[in-house]
Amino acid sequence: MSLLRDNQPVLHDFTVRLTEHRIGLVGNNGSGKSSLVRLLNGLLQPATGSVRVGDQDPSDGPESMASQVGFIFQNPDHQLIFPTVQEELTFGLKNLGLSRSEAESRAQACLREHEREDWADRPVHSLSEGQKQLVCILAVLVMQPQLIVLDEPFSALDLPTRWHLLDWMHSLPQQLLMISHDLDTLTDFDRILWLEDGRLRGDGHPNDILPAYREACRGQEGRL
Ligand SMILES: Nc1ncnc2c1ncn2[C@@H]1O[C@H](COP(=O)(O)OP(=O)(O)OP(=O)(O)O)[C@@H](O)[C@H]1O
Repeated sequence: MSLLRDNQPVLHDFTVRLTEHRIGLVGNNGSGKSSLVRLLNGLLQPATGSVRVGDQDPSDGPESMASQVGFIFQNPDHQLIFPTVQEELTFGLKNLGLSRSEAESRAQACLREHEREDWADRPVHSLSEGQKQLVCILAVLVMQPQLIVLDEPFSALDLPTRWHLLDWMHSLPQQLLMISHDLDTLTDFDRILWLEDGRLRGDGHPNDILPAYREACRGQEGRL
């Protein structure tokens, strides 16, 4: 699979099969991490080769992938668009074809399961950054996707919230694919992919890949 953006090569031809439960994605700015994960929900399409999530082709369009892949981004304000928490949680479900009452009862069950039932009618703007990020995560979980993609999700959060969310993410049954520049959050993962200039420079266990990446970064210190 390879990818062009604005006719420029962004991912050079490589093949990966992602089966592990928790996979980390590291690499310098511009190495292609966000582009790679955007292939998974059909927001971008490969120039050559193909992408599959389960047996589904993301190029069928983001709508059909919404129940398969959930995305959580760095800044919750870019993701949260509705006035209340419940509306955030029901939007995707209604797009999947659930009736309003079915969507609301599933959203309320999700809030109850995560001990946040009192949040249903809370205005999203009244929540803290960490609480908003929790809403983003719940809005993804309520869709029950098989894969959750996190693109630098914790960088704005304080350490207790970050650790709490990280513990929680690890307890989820879903497959996780997480981009992070904070290598410490990836040490317990099952596999790390290291992208460099759109190529797969490393792929393996965190004990092997993270020190190698850290070492390579040291060699680049001061170079902009
Ligand atoms: N919207 C876009 N249009 C055209 N090219 C883009 C676009 N977004 C990113 N690129 C290019 O794609 C390449 C990879 O960018 P990408 O955002 O995937 O990197 P990244 O590893 O996620 O970086 P970062 O760590 O800074 O988020 C870069 O050369 C970048 O200039």
